[in-house]
Amino acid sequence: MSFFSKLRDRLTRSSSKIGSGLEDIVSEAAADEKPASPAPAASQPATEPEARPGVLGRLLGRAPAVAEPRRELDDAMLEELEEMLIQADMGVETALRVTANIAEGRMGRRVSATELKELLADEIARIMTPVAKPLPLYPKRPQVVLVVGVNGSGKTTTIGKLASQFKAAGKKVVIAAGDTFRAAAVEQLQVWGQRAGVPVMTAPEGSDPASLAFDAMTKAEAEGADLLMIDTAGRLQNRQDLMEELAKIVRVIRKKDPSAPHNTLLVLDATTGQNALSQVEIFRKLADVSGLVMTKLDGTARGGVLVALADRFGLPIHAIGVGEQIDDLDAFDARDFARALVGLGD
Ligand SMILES: Nc1nc2c(ncn2[C@@H]2O[C@H](COP(=O)(O)OP(=O)(O)OP(=O)(O)O)[C@@H](O)[C@H]2O)c(=O)[nH]1
Repeated sequence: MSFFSKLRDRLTRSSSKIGSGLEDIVSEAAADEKPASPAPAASQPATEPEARPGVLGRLLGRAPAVAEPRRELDDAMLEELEEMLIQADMGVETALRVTANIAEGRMGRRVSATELKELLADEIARIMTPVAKPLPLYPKRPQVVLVVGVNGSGKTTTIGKLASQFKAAGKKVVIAAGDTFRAAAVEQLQVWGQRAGVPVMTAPEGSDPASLAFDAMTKAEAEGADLLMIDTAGRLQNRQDLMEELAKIVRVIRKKDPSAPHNTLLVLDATTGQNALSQVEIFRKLADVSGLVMTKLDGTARGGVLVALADRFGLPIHAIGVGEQIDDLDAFDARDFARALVGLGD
C-alpha cells in the first residue's frame, strides 16, 4: 500500500471532519435554495474548470459533478468555513488567511463542495510545501540527531522507525537511550533496536544522560556509524532541569564534534491539537529545534494542527506517523497531506 493510500485511510477522523464540514456548508444552504439555474458554471472563468468526478467516480460511471449542490460564496459562507477550519484545529490566524485566500476573486460565485475541497487542499499545500523537507543527511559521520519532545509524544517509536528505515537504506545507526530516568522508556527503545537490528546504548537507571551521550558518541565514532540518534527525557514538569539536561548533552557531544547535534527533532503528538503549538514554543526555548515530526495522525480529528504549525513556525516537517508499525512513518509530502486532510483522492 502506498503511503498516500495509508495516509488517506488513516487520516479519516480529520478528513471526515473537514470533508463533511465542507459538504455540510454547501449542501445545507443549497437545500434551502431553489434549484440552481441550468448552467451556473457557464459564466465562470475558464481558469476555474467545473469540478470533475475523480478516477473512481469515472470508473463507476458516476454522474458528473454538475449534479453537486452549489452555494454562492458570500460572507456568511466564509464565516462558516472559517469556523469549521478553527474547529478542525487549524488555528484562528491560519483559518482566517486560508479563508481569505479562497475568497479572493471568487465572491458571488457558486461553488460545489468538491471545488471547495480542491481550493482548500491547494491553499494547505501552498502553506506546507516550503516546510516539507525530509531529514537532511550530511556527509558528517556520525551525524548526531537529538530527539526531543514531551513524554508519550512518540519519540521512542519515531527513533525506532527512523533507525529501521535508515538501516534498510544501508546506513549504520546507533541509538542512545538518553531518558535514563525511565526504565520503561529504555526497554521500549531496546525492543525497537532489536526490531531494527540497531545497537541501543543504555546506562544504569538514573545515571547522567550526558555521560551516556558521550559514550554513545565514542561508540558511534569507533564503529564508523553514519547516524547517532539520541533519545531524551520529556519531563516538562521541571523545565529548568530539562533545559540543563539537554544543554549538558549538547555541551558534552560538542567536545567530540563541535558541529553536533546536526539535527534536533521535536516529536509532537497530533492528538494534543492546539497544545502542539505551545510545545513548539517551549521546546524552542529549551533546545535549538531544527525540525518536526508529527505522530498519531491516525488517531485524531485534530490533524489540521499541522497546517497551523507550518504556518506559524515555518520549521521543516520531516516526517509524519500514522500508526505504530515500523512502516507507519514516512517523509512529509505537502500535497499528499493536504489532499488526504480534506478527503480528496490522489
Ligand atoms: N496510533 C499511533 N500510535 C503511535 C504513533 N507513534 C507512537 N505511537 C504510540 O504512542 C505511544 C507513545 O509512544 P512512545 O514512542 O513511547 O513515546 P515517547 O515520547 O518515547 O514516550 P516516553 O517513552 O513515555 O518518553 C506508544 O504506545 C506508541 O506505540 C502513531 O503514529 N500512531
